[in-house]
Amino acid sequence: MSEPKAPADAALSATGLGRRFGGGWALRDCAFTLPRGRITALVGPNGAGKSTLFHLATGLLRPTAGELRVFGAVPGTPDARRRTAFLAQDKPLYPRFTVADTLRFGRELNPGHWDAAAAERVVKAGGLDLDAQVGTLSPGQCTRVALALALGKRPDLLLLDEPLAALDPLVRVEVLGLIMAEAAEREISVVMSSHILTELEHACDHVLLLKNGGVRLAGDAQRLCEEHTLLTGRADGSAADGLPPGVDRAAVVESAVTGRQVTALVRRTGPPGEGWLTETPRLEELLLTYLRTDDDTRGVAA
Ligand SMILES: Nc1ncnc2c1ncn2[C@@H]1O[C@H](COP(=O)(O)OP(=O)(O)OP(=O)(O)O)[C@@H](O)[C@H]1O
Repeated sequence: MSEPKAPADAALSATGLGRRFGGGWALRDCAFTLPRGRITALVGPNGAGKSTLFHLATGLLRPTAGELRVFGAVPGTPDARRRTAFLAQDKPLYPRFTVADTLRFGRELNPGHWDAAAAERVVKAGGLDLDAQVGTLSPGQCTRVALALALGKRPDLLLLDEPLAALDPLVRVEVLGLIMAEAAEREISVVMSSHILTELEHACDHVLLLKNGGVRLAGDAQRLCEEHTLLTGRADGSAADGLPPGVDRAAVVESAVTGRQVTALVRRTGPPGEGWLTETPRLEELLLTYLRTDDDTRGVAA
């Protein structure tokens, strides 16, 4: 086994990471570093490779190429497993167990590092009866039990694959608040996938956006926003994309013409020149634009 080369402050890091299924690559040539103690939004369209990345990070799958490290350790090794908790989309629980049985099971699986108080706090906050059978719970209540198991494990890295999907709007806000509070209090590094960008915008301070199995955007959320500008100005009728000649096309992520006005999201390379209204994009706008566009093509709507 090769020596870990992960940066010392990384919760999760990848170099040249690839995973192939049959004839196709779910992930290919991915490189990123997710810092410790941060809440990372894992974003991407359906089939982008998000669940595959979670399964690689827990050791349920092995890379076909490159490497992934959890706090410098190979996923699936005892050290990495002890430090990682995973809330999968399908939330496997025993339907015949009661909630209390499930928490006892969590304690037995994690001898010496089970936080019974944290686990009970999560189920009690949802008003769950400890004697209720898991098979009788709603999907949202099952999410809560699965989250209790994950947090009770006292993880250093919490991987959440669409954790809020089954929850009603009020419970979504409450569970998200709970995840953020636990993460902050116990300095847990969190990676959370979701298609609801507004929720991620409020909860996350780091971003990993996957598209077509590759990393499309990665970094500190605020810095990424500040590295981009939304330009609005008068369209140049002589240019196919409506942008005046002074605009560096290589820096344009996406542009659109509406009537006589052109708007563009550009990577900040210097002052934009005269005649532009400029704005720093919100994280949700930035993510949507990068989800819509590819590296080598710019979406230009007329
Ligand atoms: N076990 C598997 N066998 C074959 N192909 C798979 C397997 N798991 C994933 N894939 C393929 O890998 C690609 C990435 O899938 P993955 O589930 O990681 O995407 P995702 O980003 O989590 O999608 P979603 O947002 O829909 O949950 C898809 O093309 C999928 O069909």
